[in-house]
Amino acid sequence: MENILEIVNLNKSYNGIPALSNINLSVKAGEIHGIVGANGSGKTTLMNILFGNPIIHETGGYQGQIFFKGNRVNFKNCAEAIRQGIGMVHQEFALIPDMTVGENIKLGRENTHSLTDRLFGRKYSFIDWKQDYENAWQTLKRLGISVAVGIKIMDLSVNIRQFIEIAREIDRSDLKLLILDEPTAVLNKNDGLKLIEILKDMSNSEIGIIFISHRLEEVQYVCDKVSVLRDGKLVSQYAKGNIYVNDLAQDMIGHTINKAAAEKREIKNKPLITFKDFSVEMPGEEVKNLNLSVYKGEILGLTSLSGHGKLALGYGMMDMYPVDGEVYYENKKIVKMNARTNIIKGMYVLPDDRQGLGILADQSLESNIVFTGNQIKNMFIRNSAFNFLGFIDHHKTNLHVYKMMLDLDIKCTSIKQKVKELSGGNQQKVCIARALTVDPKLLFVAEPTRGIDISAKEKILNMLIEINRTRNTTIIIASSELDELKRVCDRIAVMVEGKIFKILSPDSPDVDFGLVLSGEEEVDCEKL
Ligand SMILES: Nc1ncnc2c1ncn2[C@@H]1O[C@H](COP(=O)(O)OP(=O)(O)OP(=O)(O)O)[C@@H](O)[C@H]1O
Repeated sequence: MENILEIVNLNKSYNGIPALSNINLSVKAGEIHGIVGANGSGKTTLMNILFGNPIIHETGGYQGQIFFKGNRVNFKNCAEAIRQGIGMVHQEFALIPDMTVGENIKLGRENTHSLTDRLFGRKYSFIDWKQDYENAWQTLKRLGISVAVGIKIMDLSVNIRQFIEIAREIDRSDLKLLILDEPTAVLNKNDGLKLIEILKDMSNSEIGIIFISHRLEEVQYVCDKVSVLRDGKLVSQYAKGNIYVNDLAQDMIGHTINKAAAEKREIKNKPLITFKDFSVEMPGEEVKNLNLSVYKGEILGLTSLSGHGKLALGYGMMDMYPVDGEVYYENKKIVKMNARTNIIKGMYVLPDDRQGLGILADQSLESNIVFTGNQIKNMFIRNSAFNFLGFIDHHKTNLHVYKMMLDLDIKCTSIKQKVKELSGGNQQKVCIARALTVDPKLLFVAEPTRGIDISAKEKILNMLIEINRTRNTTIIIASSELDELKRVCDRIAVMVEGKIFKILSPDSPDVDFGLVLSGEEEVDCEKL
């Protein structure tokens, strides 16, 4: 097989700080090439260069050579890269929320009516929506996804949106190189496996695939070759048969990792929050008549297959979608869900869509971390006779932000750096730091380790255990990462079709979780 892509001596810096140093690698047609590295190691920068993302040229371009299909290229924008046959599925969604599934999949490649083609030319012709929707439906069928092509993207959950993004790229007939930046991060294990099988099928054709993932087991399973980046340098490469998770982890981080685990304990059945017949109308992820008590001081895991409601509970608590039913918090009924008043009462929800809901991209890391603490609790306002003027206590702010930076291993040039300049994983950590800053009584955190490298993952899990043990913070972790939930939770509630189906002990065998997740009744689980 010939090289479809060749990268020679590639260097890129932002404001004089190297993000990539002397990278040499190639991808063959039909190959799945994994790229792994810790948060901030340069993976997205490399992909942005290959895909002609304008941010690269706006920040001074790059040095080195890139050959695509044998020709030297230097894409100045994504349209050039797309025209040459490169497709990209981003870490952040690049779908248009207000457009339908079918419109998004066919965007820029619409079918047109032959009659109006002849009359007005293709450019001014009428779009053949029926054909577009039929094509889109066929592509989704190839992915094994059943979603109506006429539904708007904004009404879909993030995991389904991920498949739509992939469908949009797969729908192209001219695709030669497909770049996937953490395509499985928003998917649960089953959906992740489904996607990986699709990738395997695709790589049997003439398409080269670059696969970026923090899930090293997937990389080991699916990749023909893996390149490991550390601090912008290519530190090792492995070929199929010699790809092992431990080697990858060691090369990425430079040291071994201790897995977080909480000791098991008895929790008193004193509810902090109780949901009674609670429903959240979030399309594709509905909660329906859920009954659940979360006990004071516990860490409760909430898991389900995608689309069964685990993520929607948090959105309901934030009043992002219509809710119904009753909620009691500290023995008082909550008359109306409202994000601000809930924070004042001590509840904090960190949703899974952190890019969309959590980040103030143009603000500094410092402002982001203390934002909610200041807005709601005046936490970093100088304590003086003039505190109504809202003067920031910079000393207190700095101490806190530096502590968060160290605790969560946030990679940045300074606490004044704009959050949009941080890598995706480091942006996630900033959102987590903001939630921890508020010091809530009840923390609902959805997918806390999504998009985060293996070393930082353990730090975040350890931190959740620590705040639970030292501050008695009650925590609900909604996650598809069963292994992590089993390590840190006191109980794990499994949702099926929007309801709590069973609550299992974290020590229950995986096979029991498998049965319960798929809605099987036979498990002899503990009634906790
Ligand atoms: N627009 C930008 N301006 C300044 N620095 C940037 C910019 N984009 C990225 N960087 C820096 O370049 C380095 C590499 O970032 P990059 O996003 O490529 O990492 P990554 O490996 O994709 O991380 P992650 O796993 O978190 O997505 C980081 O230190 C980041 O802060």
